[in-house]
Amino acid sequence: MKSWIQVCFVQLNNSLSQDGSQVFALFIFTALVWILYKCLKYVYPYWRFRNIPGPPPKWPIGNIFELLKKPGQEHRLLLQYAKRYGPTFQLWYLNRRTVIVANPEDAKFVLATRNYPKSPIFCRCFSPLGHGLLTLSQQEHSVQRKAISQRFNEEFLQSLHHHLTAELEVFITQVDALCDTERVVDLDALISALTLDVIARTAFGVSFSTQTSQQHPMPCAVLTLLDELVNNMIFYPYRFWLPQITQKRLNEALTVIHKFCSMVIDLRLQESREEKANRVRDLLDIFLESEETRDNVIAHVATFMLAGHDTTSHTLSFCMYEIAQNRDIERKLQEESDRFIAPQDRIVPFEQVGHLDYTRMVWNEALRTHPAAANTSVRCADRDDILPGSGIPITKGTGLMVSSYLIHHLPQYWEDPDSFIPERHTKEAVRQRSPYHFLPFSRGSRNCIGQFVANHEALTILSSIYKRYEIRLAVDAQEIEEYFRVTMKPHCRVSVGSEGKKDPSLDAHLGLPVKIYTRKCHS
Ligand code: HEM
Repeated sequence: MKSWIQVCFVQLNNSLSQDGSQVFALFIFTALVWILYKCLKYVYPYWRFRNIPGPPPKWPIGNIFELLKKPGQEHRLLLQYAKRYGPTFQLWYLNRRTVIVANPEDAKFVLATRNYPKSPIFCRCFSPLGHGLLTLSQQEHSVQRKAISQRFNEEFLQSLHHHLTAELEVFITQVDALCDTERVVDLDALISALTLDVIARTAFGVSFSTQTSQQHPMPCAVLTLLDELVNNMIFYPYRFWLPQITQKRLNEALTVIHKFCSMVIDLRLQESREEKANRVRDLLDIFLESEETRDNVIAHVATFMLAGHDTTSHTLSFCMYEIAQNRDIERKLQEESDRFIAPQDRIVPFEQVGHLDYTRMVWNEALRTHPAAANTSVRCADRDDILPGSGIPITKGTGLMVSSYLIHHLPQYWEDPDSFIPERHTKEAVRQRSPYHFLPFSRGSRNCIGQFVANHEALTILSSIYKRYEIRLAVDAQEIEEYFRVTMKPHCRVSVGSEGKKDPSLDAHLGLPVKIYTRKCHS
């Protein structure tokens, strides 16, 4: 900067001392043209797309301030916009245009017909995690995805069920001790530990024992990481504006996650031939056989660890939150688990999971009302196009975010969208509606690879829990809000003690405070 000013002064001196003012005027003119060009370039997209529906941007920052006003609640604001401007509309991050897509026809076009690549901004913001399936480029992705998909077969589900049964036994033993004591427990934390242990055992053959070890650092690290990745995304490309403390938090979380993923790999490399012969081939075998670098294997492990536990656990928590407010649904669930779990058993057998029709409807309704990965389908147009449902033009490089939260909550696609009604998902109803009205796992080549795992896990957990327990909220239902940070999680606005009073010693950010009771007519 200093040298630039010096150059200007030298120019000025020279021009004045030689034939003077003409050269100086030319210099000033060039500088002004350059500044004007930069300003026009910045403003042009605003002008070009001024008639496209969306909240009016405030030049030069676009819509950033509105979005930053209530961190974690952006989905609510987007829903208001979708109701006001139509399901597909545009937003501005500085002069970067992003089209929010919630018209099912547009969603199909973006995810499947055109199959647009992942947004490079999304991939770059997630790059601290390394390059796992979630962020790989299209070409690398298809090779990896094919190899991994082969592993998600019947044998994998059986292995999942085996580990799930073992971990659910630990869960039940713990909850039995808390049951009927009037103690407030954070169900979200319990379920989160359960699903983390299940994915670690099924996919990587290690036991984290998160359920039994107090204060396990992994869930906390995951939470911090997701928080900071969102900050990265909002402030991209001006992440350096973020205070040092946020970078520090991100690095600390990454260190914990990398340490655990590294430990998983080391344990596998130390395995004897005999041990290998006695276990089922899992995802880690595939990653290690793919001749990738150690860093890439860590990235794959971390991606599956995150994607495979956080989403499932929070959706399960929301599901139990809804059930706690509706005794009729709870009773129907209990009746179904009685039919498929023998009186002497605690966990639903593998062969019966496919028959849990009502439980599946309840689970699908939880995926509709609280889609955990509602805003992760972020794409980038690789050509100029017109979205067929809304008629909105997009140009090469436009960011596109398909929001399942909006699609699932707009009254034109779902009657009384805010009510929890499992019967929306009868086989007949599913046959009649477009698959693009229900997108919890996204669609197209980058849809959720783990959806069968998530569904099997959720049905087994729900059915086994409602066979045995009744769960009641420890606070008013309105005190639980959806907090959105890459994934959507439940968040309790008040802190509660065991008698439901304010208790400052308890973490104010409890996810889902509940009291658990033994089921009254437990058969
Ligand atoms: C309720 C549970 C789950 C939900 C709602 C969910 C949702 C999603 C969504 C919406 C995507 C697509 C993101 C995009 O379009 O870019 C996705 C991708 C992914 N999910 Fe899930 N997921 C769940 C459970 C799981 C589980 C259990 C696993 C692992 C076992 C998993 C692993 C992944 C992976 C690896 C990807 C990246 C796929 C790719 O790009 O090819 N997810 N998930």
